Amino acid sequence: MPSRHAQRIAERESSDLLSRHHPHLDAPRRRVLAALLSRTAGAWRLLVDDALPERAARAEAFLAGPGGLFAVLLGEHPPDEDTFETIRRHAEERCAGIRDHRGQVLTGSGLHFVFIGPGRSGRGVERYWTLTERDLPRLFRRDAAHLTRRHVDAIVEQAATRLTGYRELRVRPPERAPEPDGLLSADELTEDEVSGAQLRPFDSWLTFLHPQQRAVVTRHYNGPARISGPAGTGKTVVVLHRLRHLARRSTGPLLFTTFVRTLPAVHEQSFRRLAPEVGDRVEFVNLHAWVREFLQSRGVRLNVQREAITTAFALAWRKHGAPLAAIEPTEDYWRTELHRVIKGRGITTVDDYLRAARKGRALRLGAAQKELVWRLYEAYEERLAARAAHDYNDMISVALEELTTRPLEHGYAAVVVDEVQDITLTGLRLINRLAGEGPNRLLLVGDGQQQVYPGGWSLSDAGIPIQGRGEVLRVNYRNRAGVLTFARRFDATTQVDDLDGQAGVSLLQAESANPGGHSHTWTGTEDELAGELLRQVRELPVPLGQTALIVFPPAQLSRCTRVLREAGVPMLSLDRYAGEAGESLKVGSVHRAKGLDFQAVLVVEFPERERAGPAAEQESDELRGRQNLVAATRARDFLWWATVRDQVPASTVEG
Ligand SMILES: Nc1ncnc2c1ncn2[C@@H]1O[C@H](COP(=O)(O)OP(=O)(O)OP(=O)(O)O)[C@@H](O)[C@H]1O
Repeated sequence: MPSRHAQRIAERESSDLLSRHHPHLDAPRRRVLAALLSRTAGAWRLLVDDALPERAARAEAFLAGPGGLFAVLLGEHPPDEDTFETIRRHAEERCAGIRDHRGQVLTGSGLHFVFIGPGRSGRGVERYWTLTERDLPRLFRRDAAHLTRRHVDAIVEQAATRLTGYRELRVRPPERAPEPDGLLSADELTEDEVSGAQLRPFDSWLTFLHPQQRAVVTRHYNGPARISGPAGTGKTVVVLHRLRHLARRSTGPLLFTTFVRTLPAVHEQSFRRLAPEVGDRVEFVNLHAWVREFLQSRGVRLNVQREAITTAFALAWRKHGAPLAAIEPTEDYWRTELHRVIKGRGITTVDDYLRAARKGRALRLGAAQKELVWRLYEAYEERLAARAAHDYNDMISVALEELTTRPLEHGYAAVVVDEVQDITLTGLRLINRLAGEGPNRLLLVGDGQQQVYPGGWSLSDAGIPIQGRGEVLRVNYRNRAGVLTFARRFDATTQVDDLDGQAGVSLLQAESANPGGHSHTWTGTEDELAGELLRQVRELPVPLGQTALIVFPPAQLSRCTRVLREAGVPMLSLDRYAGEAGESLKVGSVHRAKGLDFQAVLVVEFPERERAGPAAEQESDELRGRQNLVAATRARDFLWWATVRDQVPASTVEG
């Protein structure tokens, strides 16, 4: 183990080695290179430009280690934009395509650029990192470690043959002697991380992607493009890489948005890990939050209150609900018709409604029945207007109008939409308008199989032509085989929609990349659940902070959290989760868990008590199947699925 003394020896050796290889190198660059070189006594490796001290429009060195691959630029001043472009092209072309032991490829967007100079740390031309000598330890941060020694060796061996004119310099590992105070040195901690990463190879996506994923990261699209594919196939991972790829080649802001309120914060954190230098260039915000801010900036004030919306519907239902209840007794079925079909599709006249196709709704409605629905809709709108209130659909349609009349002064270089399957048609139109026309400006990402809200559309309904720009990912990286096999039982879909009315790929057809994993089921009464849930939490095979509890239906969540709170289990609501593992169990509904993943997931299903008519029943069964699929595919290694029934308990183990 390297002691401080051994560390100093490594530094001295590094300095001597540099003097031998580059005797005329100026002192500032020598100091930085020596500091980097001393890390090669640990888990890092360094390739140095043989031509030094000559300056060329290419990186002075390439540094590879648990924290990734860095092209290192040195000097008094950061490179100007043109020089950086040349350096970037050289480095990306040489390094892109390096393979790891699993056949994954290193992407240009997985390569970090860092300028180390005397100035202040921060961003350069927002395309590379700028660090001072003092800040060098930031390159070696433990929480950035995601590559194993095997990955690092693969990188260096291949980079050495591709980077002609560079030579590997390395110092001896320092002698191993225990630290007197028992503390671990920075290098030891890094080694520690390496073994951690070996146990959990999931984060290697920060540097290595599947060849198919990599192709999508860099592909040039002449118009709007779409990525679809079953759960866990790395759609979001590809999007994050693509954002970095596009940010390096553009100026101005980029936008990542989604319908899910909690997802942007989590993905923002991943993006900052992937691309610290352009972290600020990309706005991560959910669609309604973006709209709220946009309307405010235009001086448009809308009064959106959940309570007013609920009351307006209740009053409208009281007046016009009876004839509809005779067709389908479930009030919620008609609420969905209003919000997702009529308002969600931006329908404002009865004639348009009579013509509307109503994709995704089980019940066929004739003209006379649609007239009844329209009366309900009009009454709802009147009640809202009487209170000068608006609903969430109004926010979107007012923003669309505003944007149509007066487009953004400084538009986005690119707009990416994740979990697009749950956005309403009007939301989609708004996003299309926001992105504007042009190559690589709009990317839509989703999976029809994971739709957790009712209703539907196809991209052509929103006037978004995808022809030839649709990508389908097929390799599932998230769920270990034992979990994936379990999740596939919810894949009842005979045909998956690729979001544009064509056949897509289902979870059953996905390839599994990770063996192992376990899933367990449990069935019992509510009385028995408390003890069993606690037992599962106490005997989890992974840390509590890496675990989520998902409860169906969401209204029953408090039944589980009460038991856990009384037992002193620390919990964090998924509403407030922003991607930090922490020490607490994450708890929430499937709507809050979608798009996320956890090492272990516990699911508790309570019986549905609401009575529904046959149409609502059919739709809610389908919807529930999709929600179950989403819940099960949140688990990487371990899944426990509990079904609460008034039955004698039974326990099985699968996977
Ligand atoms: N090339 C890769 N190498 C290693 N791990 C990967 C790779 N691609 C994805 N992963 C892992 O799979 C997980 C799932 O990826 P991601 O969230 O992008 O999938 P998704 O298709 O968006 O999933 P979902 O639709 O279920 O939300 C990531 O967190 C990552 O751990």
